[in-house]
Formats: sequence, C-alpha cells, structure tokens
Amino acid sequence: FSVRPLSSTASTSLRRTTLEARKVPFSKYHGLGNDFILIDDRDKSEPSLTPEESAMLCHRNFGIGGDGVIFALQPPSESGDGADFDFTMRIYNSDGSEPEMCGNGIRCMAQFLKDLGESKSDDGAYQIHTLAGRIVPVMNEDGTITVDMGEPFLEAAKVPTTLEANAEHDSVVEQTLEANGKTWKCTAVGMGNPHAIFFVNDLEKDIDFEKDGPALEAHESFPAKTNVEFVQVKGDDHLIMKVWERGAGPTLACGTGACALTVAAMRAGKIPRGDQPVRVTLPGGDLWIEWRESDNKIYMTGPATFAFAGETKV
Ligand SMILES: N[C@@H](CCC[C@H](N)C(=O)O)C(=O)O
Repeated sequence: FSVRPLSSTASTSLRRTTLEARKVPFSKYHGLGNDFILIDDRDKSEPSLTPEESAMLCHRNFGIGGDGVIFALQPPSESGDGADFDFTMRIYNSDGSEPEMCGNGIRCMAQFLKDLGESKSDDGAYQIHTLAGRIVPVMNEDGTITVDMGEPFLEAAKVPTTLEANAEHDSVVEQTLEANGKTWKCTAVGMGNPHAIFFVNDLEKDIDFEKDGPALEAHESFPAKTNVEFVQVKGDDHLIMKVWERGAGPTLACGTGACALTVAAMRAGKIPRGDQPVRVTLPGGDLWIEWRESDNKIYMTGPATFAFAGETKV
C-alpha cells in the first residue's frame, strides 16, 4: 500500500487543541480486507464528518486507517419511492472523494446495522438508499450477506465513459485505449460507480500495477475517473482480479468491481452467462457473483467482519 501525505487541511485538523476537538465514536469493519470506518449517523440526514476529516481518519499512520468512511444515515424524507427505505448509506473514499456506491461497504453497513440491533424486516433485508439508487443487502443464516446490487449500467454515457460503444454490443466492450505507453482493450461497466476492466493472460507478468493503475484511473476517457480492474480468466465460473480503486488506490477487494468484471467477462464472451454464481478471487478472498437473466440484476455474496470499535477526535 502506498501512503499518501496528509493534506494541509488534515494536518491542520491534527494540530487542533483538545479543547477544540470533537469526539467521534466509530466502528471498524472489513469485507475481505477492504476496510471501512463506520459512523452511526442514524439520527442525521447528512454525514457528521467532512470529506477532509474522513480522509484524515482513513490515514494509516495518522488516523484509524481505512479505505473509506461509511455513514449510516436516516432514509430520505421524500414520499413516493423513498417511503420504504430503511436507511441511507453515504461513503467517502480515503482521499475524501465521494463515490456513488461501495459493494464491500454495503455489506459492512448491513452487518453494522444488525450489530446495532436494527432488524427492519422478517426476511433479514435492509432497503438502503445510496447515490446509485436502491441497494438491498440480505443477511444469510450462514453469516454471509447477499446483496441485490441492481442492474449494471452498460450505456457508455451512464458508466460514464467517452469511449465509443461497439455497434454489435451497444456498449463498450474491449475498446482500444492508450495509457502508460501501452495499448489496452477496455470493457466499461457502471455499477452506479464507473469500472474499466482489462483482461490479461497473467496478472503477475502482464501489468505494471502501480503505474498502469493510476494512469488508467485518471484516463481522459473517464470524465468522473474510474475504478480499474485487471482480470485473468481461470475458467468458465472463476475469475481472478487485482483492483486499483478510484480515490483509494490498491485495495484488497472491491465488491462493485467484482460485479462489474463478471458482467464484462460475459459481455466480452470470456465466460458464458449462466444461472450459477461466478467465483471472483480478489487479493483478500472470494466473492460470489450472479447476473440473473430473470431480472437482469446482479447479486453479490460475501462476508462482512467486525474488527474493533472506539472513539477518536477530529
Ligand atoms: N471498495 C468499494 C468501492 C468504493 C468506491 C470506489 N473507490 C469509487 O470511487 O467508485 C467496493 O467494494 O465496491
């Protein structure tokens, strides 16, 4: 992992006197090593920390350490579609930027809500409002969590990417782009947040991860930047990946990334689209991903683990 220097705002905040400091209770969870600081904001409609404060708490030397901060907030107050939401999830990446969604994060938030004694329905499901729309995690009896992640966004403008859709696919499948002095074939999939997927023969030999990752994250074809997944196909139902996350760099797992690359592998004809879940091996462990033909939605199954809780100051 690379360690970013603290921003001037963060170091200013660190120098605050005890008198000025605000106490912040937190819990720390991870999904396959993709780790988050969870804040109980169930009585609030907006996050109680700023992006700068969140970035400081995520720092692995000067803070608690984490790939992001997740806020468990009130459901939206509007009537209509908002009426049956249980909670809202917002998240800041470790650099303070705000993504639309987080797959490992939503499992951690579901486990956090359960541990707080929240059980809103008999089926173990939570209706969560996110910037990517409705997401529904369900607590399984074996301790894992299955999340209805909704439908993938395949239209280029919705990913978003300026790469051209291939006529035969009506979406961006293995389109050519140049980055870090190399030619790549990119498949773009949106899961609320953007993902650029690159299939390689050998994950260890074919990429210069620390250089290719950031070059592709900030490539001009992605107006909102992008998460970057390098993928090796191990078999019809097994993919392995390395991820360079937008706003966080290398992480041990990315749930939205695992969903996006499974869709990409099916769109690019690397694996068949079937009813069986695909095993996606990430640096931190396995997720199981299903892209159902019946409702076109993606279902992700994996763990969420409590690490520790405490109180910090900002
Ligand atoms: N690790 C997450 C994704 C978090 C957001 C991402 N860095 C972005 O900016 O889109 C996951 O598990 O999905």
